[in-house]
Amino acid sequence: MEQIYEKYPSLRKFETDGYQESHDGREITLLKHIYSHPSLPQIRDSPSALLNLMDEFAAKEDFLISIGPDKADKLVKILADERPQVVVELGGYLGYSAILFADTMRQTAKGTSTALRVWSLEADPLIASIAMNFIDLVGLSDIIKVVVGPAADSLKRLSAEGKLPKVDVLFLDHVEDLYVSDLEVSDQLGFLHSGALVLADNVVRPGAPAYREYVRGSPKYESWGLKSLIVPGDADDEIEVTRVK
Ligand SMILES: C[S@@+](CC[C@H](N)C(=O)[O-])C[C@H]1O[C@@H](n2cnc3c(N)ncnc32)[C@H](O)[C@@H]1O
Repeated sequence: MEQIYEKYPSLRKFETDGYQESHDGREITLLKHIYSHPSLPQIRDSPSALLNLMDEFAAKEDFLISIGPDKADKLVKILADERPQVVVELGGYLGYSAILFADTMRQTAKGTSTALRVWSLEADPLIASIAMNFIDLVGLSDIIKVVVGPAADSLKRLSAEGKLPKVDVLFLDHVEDLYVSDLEVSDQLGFLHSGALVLADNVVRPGAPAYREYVRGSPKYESWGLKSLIVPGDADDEIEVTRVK
């Protein structure tokens, strides 16, 4: 454990009584940290510089529930292969994954006239506001739209407004117990076409056994696990990768 603490000093705080992993004010601390950082001029319009700084904050200052660098590398590879035009994520938090997705989509679509969109659905309005700030800072507001509210409600509203005709990648990263019901909502709204990909984080840790059983048991999907690490901490986890047949 001491080795892990040396690599990730922030994890020592987990030993504090009543320690919370998020939504306790650290997000505002991070916002101030970024805006007072000497490398702020280099962060402007640089998604990777901001994500690196968030990784550093999570390792040294306070754990962040963002996907982190190991999962980021794996998801970049998937997105670079898939070349999605429209991504929807349930659980946006501070915009880390949305920024990663939009940056990858923009780089892989270079030279084409494709309209790219990342819908980042986040329940907490304060957290969503910080995400909007970061997204603007790195110059991705034209691609990423943050939508505030419970994901199921937002999906229904966006769909009724005609904004979700077709979704290429759906990323589930909000509440494991809602993965099945929110995938069902997505299925009923009809925006997941044949060939679309559904990616679900944290299916091993903290775990989403009912979701795995659901997607692996349904004739509508083909589904498998992708090994990945929770960073900071390097704990084993998996992302469930599910192809809509
Ligand atoms: C693990 S974090 C998402 C991390 C983010 N995908 C990233 O990697 O940068 C989960 C987020 O889901 C949000 N959340 C919880 N319930 C939700 C719901 N029903 N709809 C939308 N967001 C929700 C939480 O407020 C939290 O910010």
